[in-house]
Amino acid sequence: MTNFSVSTTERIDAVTGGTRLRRLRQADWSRRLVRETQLSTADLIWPIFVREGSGEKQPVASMPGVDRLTVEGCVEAAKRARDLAIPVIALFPYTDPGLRDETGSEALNPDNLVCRATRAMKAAVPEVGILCDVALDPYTSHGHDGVMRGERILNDESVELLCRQAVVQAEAGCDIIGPSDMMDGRVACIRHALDAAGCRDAMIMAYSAKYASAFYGPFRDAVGSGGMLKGDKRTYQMDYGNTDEALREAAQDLAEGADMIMVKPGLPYLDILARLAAEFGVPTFAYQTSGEYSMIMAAAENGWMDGEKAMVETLSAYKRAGASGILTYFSPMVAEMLRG
Ligand SMILES: NCc1[nH]cc(CCC(=O)O)c1CC(=O)O
Ligand SMILES: [Mg+2]
Repeated sequence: MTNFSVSTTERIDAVTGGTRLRRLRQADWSRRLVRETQLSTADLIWPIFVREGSGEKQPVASMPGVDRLTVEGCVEAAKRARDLAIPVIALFPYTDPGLRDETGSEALNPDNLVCRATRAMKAAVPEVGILCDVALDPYTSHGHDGVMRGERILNDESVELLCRQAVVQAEAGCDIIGPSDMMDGRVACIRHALDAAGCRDAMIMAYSAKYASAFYGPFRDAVGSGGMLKGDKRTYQMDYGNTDEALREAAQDLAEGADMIMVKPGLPYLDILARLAAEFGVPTFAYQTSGEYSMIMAAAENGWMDGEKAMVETLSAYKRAGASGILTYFSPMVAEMLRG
């Protein structure tokens, strides 16, 4: 029975105890004052794609606004990162199909595209950190992250190659080694190989919870491995039904010597990110994958969504979930926006 003797205001004051949560939201200044998390330029890692040759822009069709850059273009990007105070660039190669083979041997070439771009960027702009992926997929003719025997991706044989790839990259000047292959035990072996080669300062950001995902589609287009991939990566990347397993993966990587961990993809896996960040309290990163980027860009280009607002909102969501930073193709755009 409704009690008509009590006013609406009295009733609301009775349940809220007089604390009206809207009070703090009434002005921009008060919203800013009580905001719990803050996105900053220091949170950004900017992934770029490098290709052979010179000249013409080479857009990635499935990633509006993203181009494959020449080595010279990478140096320009590094200068832009420095000027915008973006701390790190992550470098991914588009490998000439003629250089791909069964074992991804180009990954071990100290003069491959990634190594040349790393050397050029570090020479011109030493104050910007460089992160290089460790995985064979940009170099294999079958598009897998490791070597194959028949239908199987071999774990230990792949790890031996990944260690050599990591050393080659660190010797070229790469600051952060990012094993993205999901082989078991690779962090321990890579750490050992780096130390043995005298690269004790090279950091490891482990792709710890990396899920077999549809959200890598545009990236595979960008590095040229999409059409080549035989089957899928579900025997090494994680099953998206699992969360406890992500804790086990991260615990192993940390015990093996990872300096930082990562969750990938990002937005559909914020629950994993929040759990890992809370559980381990180590620098924990999220990868806003190519598919997430392209979804926002496609909707924005169609006028279905405000792209800039969606960009900031999603990046802020990562921070709220506990990310120390985010790998995002939006990095230069958001850095420019934050600069005001
Ligand atoms: N192992 C390579 C690698 N490193 C980063 C991505 C995806 C990045 C993105 O989608 O933006 C992938 C693709 C894959 O595992 O197939
Ligand atoms: Mg693992």
